Order: sequence, then structure tokens, then C-alpha cells
Amino acid sequence: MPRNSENANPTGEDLDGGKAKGADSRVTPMMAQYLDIKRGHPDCLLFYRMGDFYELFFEDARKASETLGIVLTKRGKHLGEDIPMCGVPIERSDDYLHKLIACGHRVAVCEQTEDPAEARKRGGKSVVQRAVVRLVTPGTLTEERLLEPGRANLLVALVRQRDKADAALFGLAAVDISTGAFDVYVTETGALGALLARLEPREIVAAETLLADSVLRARLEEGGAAITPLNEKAFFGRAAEKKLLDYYGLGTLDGLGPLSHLEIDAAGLCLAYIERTQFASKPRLNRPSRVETRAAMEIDAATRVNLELARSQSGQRQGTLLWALDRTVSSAGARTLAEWLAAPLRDIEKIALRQDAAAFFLDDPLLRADLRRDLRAAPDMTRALGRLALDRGGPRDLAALRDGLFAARQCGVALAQKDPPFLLAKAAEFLAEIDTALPQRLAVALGEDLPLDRRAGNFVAAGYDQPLDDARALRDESRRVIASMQGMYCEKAETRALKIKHNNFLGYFIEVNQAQGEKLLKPPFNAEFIHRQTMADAMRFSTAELSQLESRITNAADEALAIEARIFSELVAAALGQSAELEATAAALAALDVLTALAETAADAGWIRPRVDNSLAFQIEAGRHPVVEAALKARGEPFVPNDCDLGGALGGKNKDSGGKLAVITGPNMAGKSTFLRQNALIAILAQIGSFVPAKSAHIGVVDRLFSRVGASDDLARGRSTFMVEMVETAAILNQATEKSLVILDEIGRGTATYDGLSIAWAVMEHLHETNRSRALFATHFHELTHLRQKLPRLVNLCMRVSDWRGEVVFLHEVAQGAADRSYGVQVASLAGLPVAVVERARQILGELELNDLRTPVERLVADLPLFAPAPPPPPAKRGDALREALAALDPDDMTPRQALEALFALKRAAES
Ligand SMILES: Nc1ncnc2c1ncn2[C@@H]1O[C@H](COP(=O)(O)OP(=O)(O)OP(=O)(O)O)[C@@H](O)[C@H]1O
Repeated sequence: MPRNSENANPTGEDLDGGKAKGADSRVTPMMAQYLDIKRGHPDCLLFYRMGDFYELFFEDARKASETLGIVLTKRGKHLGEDIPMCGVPIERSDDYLHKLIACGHRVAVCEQTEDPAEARKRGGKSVVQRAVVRLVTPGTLTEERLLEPGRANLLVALVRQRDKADAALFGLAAVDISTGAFDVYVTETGALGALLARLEPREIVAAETLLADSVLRARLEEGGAAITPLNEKAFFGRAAEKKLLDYYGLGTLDGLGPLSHLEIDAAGLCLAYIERTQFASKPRLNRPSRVETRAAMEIDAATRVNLELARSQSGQRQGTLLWALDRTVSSAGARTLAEWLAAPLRDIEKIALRQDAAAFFLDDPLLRADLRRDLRAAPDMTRALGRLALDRGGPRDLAALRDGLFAARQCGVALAQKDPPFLLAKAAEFLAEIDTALPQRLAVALGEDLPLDRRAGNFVAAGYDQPLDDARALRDESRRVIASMQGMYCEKAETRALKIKHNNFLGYFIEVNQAQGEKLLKPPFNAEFIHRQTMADAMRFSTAELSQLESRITNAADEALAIEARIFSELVAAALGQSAELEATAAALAALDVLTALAETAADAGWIRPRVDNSLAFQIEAGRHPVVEAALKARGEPFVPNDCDLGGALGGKNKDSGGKLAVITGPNMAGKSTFLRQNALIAILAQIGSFVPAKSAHIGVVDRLFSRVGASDDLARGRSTFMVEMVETAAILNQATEKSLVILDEIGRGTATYDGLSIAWAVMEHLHETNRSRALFATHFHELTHLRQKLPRLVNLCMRVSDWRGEVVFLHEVAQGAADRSYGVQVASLAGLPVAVVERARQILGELELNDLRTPVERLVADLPLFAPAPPPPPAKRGDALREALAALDPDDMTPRQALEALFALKRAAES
């Protein structure tokens, strides 16, 4: 617990303006300093350093005490009012920072920049100099305790091409200052959401003017990142170029490879923000590298949530695909796996290289186990290096480099002895040739039981540096040193009755009896022994050597600390001198961790290597859902594997080309959603280079993956169930291509039956005729299965169930054909609906079936002109009433209900 008010004045400064003297309206020099500094950082909580505490005052104190649950006290007066105050101890400040940042605050850390003793020399009322040395924001964290080990901590800077407001292009720079990763992207408006969903930034900075676009801002806020507006004038164009040149000490940008203006602007903005938050500290950043967004399978935010790739619907890691897949043994490996999973590849050669590597490890369990043991011992080198570069590192970070480098070399040697495939051969060659000079130097220099903070000292090994050993000997063994000196002086004074003693007045001194003292006053002794005091029965002397020893002992601890600080700096400089190699080593180790982990998962869970090519195949034999399977296994229940074939022929506008559209019917709880999702997950796994849960799989590369579930409310954004469903469905129909994979789960159920059915129907036609994507469509509208007669690439699948004495039994098997009935009433009875209600429902169902409500639908299928299902809209005529009504709407200004009403009004107008 932070202590409360009585601590408040460790620096001896005048905090409370002489309250006893009734000088309430006086602003003390310290308060004036505080207010001055605070004025520069109005959007941050100010951590104001006072001795061993960071103090917060006024509104900051209120907010912090509320968020942190610490005591709010008051201290002194400002303009006649009590000053609210709370404080956090330095040694626990990371924990408090973590909580504040997690709750959306930004913190300005204000340190004492001079020794309080210096300030006191200027007079009693002097204020210790202070300055803000760092802003702590979600996107600029580096401390181990503030970071999630298995997740990148990205800061994203966003710029928009200024001349095109409609079809704008965005430049985006993503930096992780804890690892030095620095990537730049260019993306269109339509793909921005998917890119942000992939990167999951912790913080997004953008120009104030850009953030004034409320639609864009809302989209940026969707991912939960902190949004930081910047006054942009200084950062674009030539200013951005200059930022980059200065940061990397370059004369020309050619050294960074071809970067577009948008990329340069985004990178420049990012650097400007880093400077603004890090002040004098300069993080070690890789040079910005361009990432082709089209190189990755595009997966938008809704699909990621729906498929629970890295985060479950409730925000947890457990129960996600990443959770089921992740067998990595290092934090860097876990981060890399998360990055791979967030961006499955589209390049079949790159996919094959990863598959080759995983297959190689699958075939050699012994090598795999050896490497995994070494990898487990390899600490997080990248983040350690990041902290050292920012001067925030400690001895344990140096040890991380030492252990990481040794482990890396060991892995390289072990791997090089085998005959690994290309990707691994390159890594093995690099790792086996790591220069061990640095880790050896670190091994000799660093002791055991290293402190986190270098200021604690005692981390340099004994024997590494003679002056340090001497200083420590003096500090720790002063008694032994004095005892040996005493022996020496006994010999010199030719007496055994000589003692070295200590008091506060004289410090260390030599004491002899009167007779011996008389002797020492005379030559030759008096050349060395200097008389200090004569007592009743003793005389006291000092020597030049003893005085020196005296000050050396007093200073020994300081000296030892100073020497250790120098050695630390030397070691850090040596490490930073090799930062590029260290970074490459860490990246190679992380990739090795992921590839061995993929093999481990494949071995554990019985996964197979999929065939991935550029066709439009999608043939899964006996596929499984990795997460549901794991959950069932834990309960001792089997998972029923299922086949899926959505393959088709590529061919643009060719009438028969395109993937299959499978319509899946079957009762609730029969396993439709599981089947849909497992096929999407298998495609993702295949494209990250992983093996997949199936007996065999052949997949043509998927360019975009869409997954939607009907009827999921998004109350936070004030949109109704149906609205969300339609907005998301619209995105799919506008974006899905022949190479996409579309998963739709019960689209259309959020509205009245016939509206829903009609929409689902039209969506299917559009998917089949226009998008031609491989698609899975689960529905309770059995009527849709009749479309099979008209849509040649549509296949009907159903979930098999059996009826046992009137009770439904789920077999979880996917069969060809349409479900004969929906079993809704039986499922309701399983769920415990009162018997009377179930019986009544059975009765009503019987009557409805007698009236055969399906007949009109079947007639409709036969009548509708289905081969022109999605005719291009006719060009609007001038004065078109519908168009005018549409133009008059302002969606930004409508509640969901008004939007719905408007939609229905439009529909009525269109029909009349
Ligand atoms: N292939 C399978 N093998 C074994 N159990 C399965 C399988 N598929 C699903 N299940 C079990 O059935 C449960 C329900 O599955 P799922 O949610 O996929 O059904 P659904 O048909 O989509 O239901 P609803 O229409 O109500 O959403 C799962 O939680 C799982 O326990």
C-alpha cells in the first residue's frame, strides 16, 4: 500500500505554503513548478516524483485513487483550498501504471533531475529541478510487467490521402517499441477494418482533422485501441521525410527502399509521436518495412470475433483457435504464432516452406524435443534489447541476451547436423555461426541472482573487475581490512597493544597506551603516526593510509555502484552494437519455436498436412473443429468428423465457374455452427502453414474469409440485431470474390419470417451468381433448399438426427440432402420447456403442416426468373422519388429505430 500524507516531503521542499501562517492564497514555489509542468500535459495523469514516491495532486489524485483504490489524502492548501493528493511508491509504480493504462489513462512521468542536496545549497526554499521524462501510453510500453508476453504491443499511426475523401487510400505505420518491429502499409478504405483487426493495435495516433471524421473515428474505436489525436501540421511531407532521415541518420530515403508518400507520412507521424512520448530516450527501431496487405488472407473484425481466432466472444484467450493451436514455449514464439494466425498467407510457395519445416519436425520427435528444451531456456531477447536501448533495461535483460544467444547457437548446431528443408537450413546456418564473444563476455561479467534494477548493484560477477572487487571488499569486509591493518601497525609500532577503533568524531583511529604513545610521538614513528588526541590512559593517532581507508570505506559502496554502472553501460553498448544480429537471432528463434510447436500440435492432435494450391478446391475429408474437439475430449466424448466439398472451377465470368454454395439445414444443437466454423478454421490453419484437423484436405488459397452469424446484437454501437446483420451481409456481398470463403450462419432470422426468408434467398442468389465464392450457409428456412433446382452449384446438406421414441438424438453427422423437418419442438422439449407448452406446439405444428405452407414457396421457385437473379440496378432517372428520399436521409443522425423505419418506408415506396 502506498503510504499516506506523512511522507509527503522527503526532499525538504516547501509543499504546503506555510499553512500555519495562514498564507493560503500563496502559491508555493513547488506548487508553481507542479502547475507549470502539469499545464504541459493536460491529457495525462502527472506522476510527480518526490523522493521514493510519485505523487499525484488535484484532479489527477482523485482519478488515480479511484482507479487504483488507494487512499486520497490532502496536503497543504492551494488558493485557499485543500490540495487532494495520493502517491505510489517507486518500487511498485509499474503495477500502478499498468492498472492506470489498462483503464484508459495516459501518464506523464516527472522525475527529479537534480539531487535534492543541490537544491538545498541554493537555499532553504529552493525547489528541486524536475522534468517530464516520458509519457506512458498504451502503445508505447516497454516494461516487462506492463506487457503481455505473447502479444505484440502495437502503436499505429494513420494518415489518409488528402485529395480523395471517398475512395481514399490510407497509409499506416505499425510500431512495437518493445521489440523494434516497424511495418508500413497502404490500404483502401474497404480493407482498413480488416487490417486493423489483424494488427489489434493498443493505440492509434492520427491527425486531429482526420479524427474529426466521425465515421472513421467510430471504426477506429471498434477494436478498443486508445485513440490519440495529434496536431498534424508539423509531420507531413518533407517534415515526415526529415523525421525518418534524422531517426536513422540517413542522407537519403533510398536506403529504406521504395516507400510511397503515404507510407513516409505514416512512418513520420509515428516517429513524431514516439519522440513526443519518449523525450530523450530513443527506442531501437528496425527500419520501416513495407508489408503488402494483399499477401495475407483478409479477415475482417466481425469474422475474427465470430470465429474466435485469438479472442473468444467473451474476450478470453481460452477456447480460441490460438489457444487450441499454441504449443510454443517462448514469449517471442507465442507472439509470432499470434501474428501468423492473424495474417494467413496467400502465397502457396511460402505456405509450402512452412509446411515443409513443420513436417520435418513432425518426422523427428527427438530433434523436436531437444530444440524445444533449448527454446524454453531462451528468454525474450527482443524485448530485453528494446528496454536496454531505451535505457530502461536491467541486469536481467543482459542475462536474457546471454542465455538467448547460447540457446540460439545450440539450436543452430543441433539443426545443422540434420538435413533440414530450406527455411530451416537457412536458420540453422545463421544460428550455428553466431559469434559467441558477446554471450561469453556477459557470462563472465554477470553474477547470479540478478536484480531487476541495475541501481541495486551486485550483479557483476566477482573476479570480473579488480577495482570493483576491491571496492566491494572494502564495503563488505571492512572489519577484516581493519584487522589486517591493525596487525600491520602493530608490527610497525613494535607493540602488540595497538588497536584500530572508530568513533563518530575521529572516524577510524589508532589507540595505544600512554607509554607506547610517547614512543610514537618521536622519530622515526612520528613520520607515519599523526597524533590526534591524548586521553587519561591512552593516546590516539591516525595515519595517511588510515584516513584514506576511512574515506575509501565510506565511499566503497558508492564506488562499487558506480563501477557496476560503468560496466553495465559498457555491456549494454556492446549489445546494442550488435542489435541487428540480436534481432535476427531472436526472430529466427521465434520462428523455430512456432514451427516446432506446429509439429507438436500436429503430433498431439493427429493433424495432417493439407494440400494448398491456387485452385478453387475445398475438399476436406473427416474435418474436425479443434476447439470443440478439445472440449469434448476433456469430457471424454468423441467428436464426429465431417466431410466438406465446396470446390469448383476458376473462370471469372464463365457460367459454370465458381465454388459451391452449401446450404445446411438441421435442428438447433445438431452441430451446424460447429461444421461451418471448422471449415473456416481449417482454411486459416492451412494458410498459416500449419497441419489441419482432418483426414485429408485440399484447399485452393482463400483471398478473403467472411463469417457472419445472424442475430447478434451490437448494443454498444446502438445498432439493432437486424441492422448489424444487414450491414455485415452487405459488406460480404460487396467484397467477396470467387476466391473467397463465406460462412453465413442463419442470416435473416432477425426479422419477420417472410422478410428474413426473402433476404436470405436474395443473398444466396447473389453469392451464387455474382460473388461465386465457396460458401456455407446454415439456415432454418427449409424453403431455401428448393433453390437446388435452379442454382447448379448449390448443394444441400443436413445434420443427421434420429428420432427415438419421439425424442431427438443428435448424430452430428453431415449428410447430403435437405433436412426433412426442423425438430424445433423436440429440441425445445429437451431444453425443459413445460410439457403443456411442448404439447400445444406439437398441435399447432401439425395443423400448419396440414395447411402446407410450403407450397407457395415451391411455386415461387418454379416461377421466378432465377437466372437473372441479381440484375444490375437500372440507371436512376432524374427526379426519381426513391433516390431523393434516400438522399434526404442522414444516417449519422438516426437512431436504429428511425433507420429501420426509414428502411421500411423506402421499401413501401419502392413497392408502390
Ligand atoms: N461434429 C460433432 N461431434 C460431436 N459433437 C458435436 C459436433 N458438432 C457439434 N457438437 C456438439 O453439439 C453442440 C451444438 O453444436 P452447434 O452449436 O454447432 O449446433 P447448431 O446446429 O449450430 O445449433 P444452433 O442452431 O442452436 O446454433 C456443440 O456445442 C457440441 O457439443
